[in-house]
Amino acid sequence: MYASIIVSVSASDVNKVFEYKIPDGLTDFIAVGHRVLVPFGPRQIQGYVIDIKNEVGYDPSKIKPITRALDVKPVLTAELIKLAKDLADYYVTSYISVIETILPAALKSKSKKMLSLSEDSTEQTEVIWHGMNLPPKIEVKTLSARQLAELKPLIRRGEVEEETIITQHTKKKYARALKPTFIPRGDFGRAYKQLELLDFIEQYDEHVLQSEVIDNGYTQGTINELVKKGYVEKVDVVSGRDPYKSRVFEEDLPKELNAEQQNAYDKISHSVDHDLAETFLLHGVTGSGKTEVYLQVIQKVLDKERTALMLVPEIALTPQMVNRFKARFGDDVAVLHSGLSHGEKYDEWLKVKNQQAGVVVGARSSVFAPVENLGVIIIDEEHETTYKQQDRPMYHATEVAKYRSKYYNCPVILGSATPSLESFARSERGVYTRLELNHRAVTKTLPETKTVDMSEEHRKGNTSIVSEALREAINLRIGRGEQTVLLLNRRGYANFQICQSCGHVPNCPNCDISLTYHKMQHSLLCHYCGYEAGVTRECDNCDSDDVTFRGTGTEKVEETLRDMFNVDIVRMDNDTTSRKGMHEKLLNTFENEKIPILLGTQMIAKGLDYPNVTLVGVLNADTMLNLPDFRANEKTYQLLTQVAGRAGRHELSGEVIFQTYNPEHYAIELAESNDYAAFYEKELAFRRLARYSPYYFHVLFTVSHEQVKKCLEATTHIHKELVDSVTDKAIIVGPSPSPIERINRQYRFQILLKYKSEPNLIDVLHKINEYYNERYKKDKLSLKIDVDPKYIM
Ligand SMILES: Nc1ncnc2c1ncn2[C@@H]1O[C@H](COP(=O)(O)OP(=O)(O)OP(=O)(O)O)[C@@H](O)[C@H]1O
Ligand SMILES: [Zn+2]
Ligand SMILES: [Zn+2]
Repeated sequence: MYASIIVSVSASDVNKVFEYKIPDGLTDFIAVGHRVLVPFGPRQIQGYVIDIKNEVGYDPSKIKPITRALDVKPVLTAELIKLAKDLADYYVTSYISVIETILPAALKSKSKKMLSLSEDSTEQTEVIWHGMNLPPKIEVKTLSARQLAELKPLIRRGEVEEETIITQHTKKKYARALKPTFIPRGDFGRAYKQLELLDFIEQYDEHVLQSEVIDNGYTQGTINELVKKGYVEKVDVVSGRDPYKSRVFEEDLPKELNAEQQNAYDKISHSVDHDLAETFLLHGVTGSGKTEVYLQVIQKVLDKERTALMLVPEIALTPQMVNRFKARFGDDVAVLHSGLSHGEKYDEWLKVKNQQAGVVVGARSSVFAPVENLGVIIIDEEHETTYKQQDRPMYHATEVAKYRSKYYNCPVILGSATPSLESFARSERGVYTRLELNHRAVTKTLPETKTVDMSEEHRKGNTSIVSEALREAINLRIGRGEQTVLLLNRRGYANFQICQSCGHVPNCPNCDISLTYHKMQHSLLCHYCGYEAGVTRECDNCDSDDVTFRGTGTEKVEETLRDMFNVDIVRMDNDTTSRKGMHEKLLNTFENEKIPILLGTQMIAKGLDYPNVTLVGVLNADTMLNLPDFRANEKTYQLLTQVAGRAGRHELSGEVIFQTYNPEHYAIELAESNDYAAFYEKELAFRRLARYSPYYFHVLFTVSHEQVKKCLEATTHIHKELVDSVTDKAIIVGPSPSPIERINRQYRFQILLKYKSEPNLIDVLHKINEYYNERYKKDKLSLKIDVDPKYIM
């Protein structure tokens, strides 16, 4: 018997399937989906069995045998193997890169090369070995060059053995536990505490965690006494790592659905009942109770003994969502959290794989969760760009979800208050079934929204970042004990440093971008590569000492607000939330301590559902408008609508204020009037004119290298390939420098291909990719082929 195997080598020129013989002892054991160790050139590497067959097309004596199996049960199913193949094709990447994206990092191989004395070693060799003070087994990379040179001939003669050991990232986590020995009790004298503790521990047949004993008020000293006397033994037990374990969730019962929710639920139910792979676009205004629909559909799926996959843009940003799922379904929920360690992720993955969880909640990569028997896949906030991976494989979770839904014949639900233009267009054409929730579930009405023209405000003499209207509104909330959410989409203190005499702005030496001033560190930082420079009093360019800071970031606004209102403020941006668990901590503080103001970057715009928030202010609604990307308007509309949606979601009604320098821009005007349909029409007209998605599909090629010359050479070649192979209906834009011309010392050039229908496109893309592998990869030139890109930057 033979196995077809994909080997774990990252270079895509080995994007090939290799054949190995299954050793006789393993023929009943090795199955499709197993990880195995195989000889590959001089090395032993990890591979994945994707097929098993009785014969091979060439001389079987040339085929090497599999060294050993790495799993007891296969880690991949036939479905996931096929999925990996198709995605690798579509997104022009290697099979192995998709397989290793599907599996948790803990299952990826890490190999170590070890040396040891072989059985044939001579006495002389042993003397050399021991003379170097080497242990029986030594890792090659720990040897010095001299040692290695001395050992080389011995390795060649076979006196020293070389062996590759595959180590796994996963380490089982152990916890200290106490185990009763149940030996007859002697006299405890007056050691009542010890007696009491022994009673406590003897309630457990197996063992009890030491942490639990201590939580119950016993001390380490008392424990040690019992151990010394032999009544108790200390043991290490493998602990599950469920990070939500210690938390108590208040049980949440299904709510009675309103008419719109009921209609949506019924339509989706129909698909579930009839095993239809239908894609729904659940377009519901903010606070309309989309989540309640998800929860009840999932309940239905569970009742049919099928499983559910629930994707959210980012778990850390949506602690409330996770809590609602835990509260409704309890232990039946596995949370695949990006903040988990490799080991913790692996535990959750296993829980899903072993079918111990009916509901999987997670971010983008959870779309690959090893669930079987799927009943529904839900993608909340479907318009979010985080669903597209920006590294290879550059897949979009929605595409993967649709693919899996076809395999399992189950519906996909895409939910959003601000659907992506592409999804809405599909619902217009009937490719997706649209379901509308036009009213809020509790308040029924959306918050009252108004726009303040900041140029006007300046003319009136108010140069502060807070307009008169917003200031009054905040004061009103403070007086009433209600809360305000303020969005400023820019972190740091001042935006940049500028010389008032010559206009010089310090740039990052590695990237084509100005440095941002951070007051806490008192330094200038590059947000792209992390470059840090000290702040100088004199201009680098003209030596004038007339340098100042312009623009405002969250750090500075926090200060301004404190001076202005004299209240506590919670600030959330990348700087305050970089430590694990900080998102949730800050949000809890804001909620529980009723802090008057939450100030943050776009991370505060979505998912929050706090009854006491009645005012939302956007300090600068224009930041997204200036992005060098054709989706700038769409992103502006989405961000404003989402953040506005945080106000007045419950009994108290809400108010929203947008501050802008472009009060007449349609993205801002229509966000103000909350008119998605009108925005869609307007934006669609622009896209048609400019020939962008959803009228055209896109492929973006980005080439980067230290030298401009190399970038030009490679993009010119790609351009020629494209011209030769696509139809004349396709449009090729470029080559041109990317909007950010240099990041991290690498120049960047791009070509944008726009097309409607190109039957041979996938072949052309693979051809270009292979040419690059042969010709440019060794030059350290990087080529990214982004199919259906979400950014054109
Ligand atoms: N049928 C219902 N009866 C009573 N309350 C409901 C009902 N449906 C939802 N709610 C409540 O309405 C509030 C808003 O609902 P939810 O958070 O699900 O909205 P959403 O559409 O997901 O919002 P967003 O897109 O803004 O995050 C929640 O507090 C929820 O508990
Ligand atoms: Zn100057
Ligand atoms: Zn930089």
